[in-house]
Amino acid sequence: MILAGNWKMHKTISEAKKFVSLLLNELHDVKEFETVVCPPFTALSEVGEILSGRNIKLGAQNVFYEDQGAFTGEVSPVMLKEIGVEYVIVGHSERRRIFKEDDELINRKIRAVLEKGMTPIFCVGETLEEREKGLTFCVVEKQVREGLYGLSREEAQKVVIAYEPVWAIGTGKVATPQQAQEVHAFIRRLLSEMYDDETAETIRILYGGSIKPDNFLGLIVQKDIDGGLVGGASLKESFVELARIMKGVIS
Ligand SMILES: O=C[C@H](O)COP(=O)(O)O
Repeated sequence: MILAGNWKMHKTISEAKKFVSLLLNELHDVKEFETVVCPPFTALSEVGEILSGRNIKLGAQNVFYEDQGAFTGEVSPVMLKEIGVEYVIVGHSERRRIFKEDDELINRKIRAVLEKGMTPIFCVGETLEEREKGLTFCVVEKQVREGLYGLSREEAQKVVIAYEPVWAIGTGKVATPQQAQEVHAFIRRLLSEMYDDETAETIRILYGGSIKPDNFLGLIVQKDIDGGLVGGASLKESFVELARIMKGVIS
């Protein structure tokens, strides 16, 4: 199980350092699952130093696929690896929508992250319009197939998938546990078809979208939900509450 916090474009370096110290203090006893925080790029290195050797892992929110070169404004997998990044969010719906990232680009990023021995948190999910047109499975299938295109079963097993219905992100409109479980089970079946049952069982599938302490339990007890990718509620002490809820479910 994984509990990952995506801080998005929040927290200055000093705010990030202060908050991560609080998290380490509150969550020093959490060993049953992986806890990850993904600060903005400016704070990554300093937060990484504080987390070094501790039980909270460092994640980045984005990456480019080349190691170096004339790519103004981009950050490479080598640069992330050097500062201790272990997880990289790839294909978040905000990047797909605002920065026009497509499935092919996302696939290249996933490969680059794996090549450097880091774990991609690969996001998929449908918009409200697509859900209302009955296209959820079709959209998610395309994203999964194209995102994982060309990956061997061994590589695919290292990927973490995050199902984030776009209509639930930052809206306060969480998917019901049944809605989320239905799509997670669909992804699991798809992975089994693309690879095999063992690979489908090994790949962890997180839910993301308006997770809060009062709706988290119902989601993570679902058979195919292996944790959460949390936005807003990861910026404050509610992240500690989410970790406690997850600990309670596992132990
Ligand atoms: O990456 C996190 C997701 O976009 C969820 O964000 P949220 O928890 O603020 O809805």
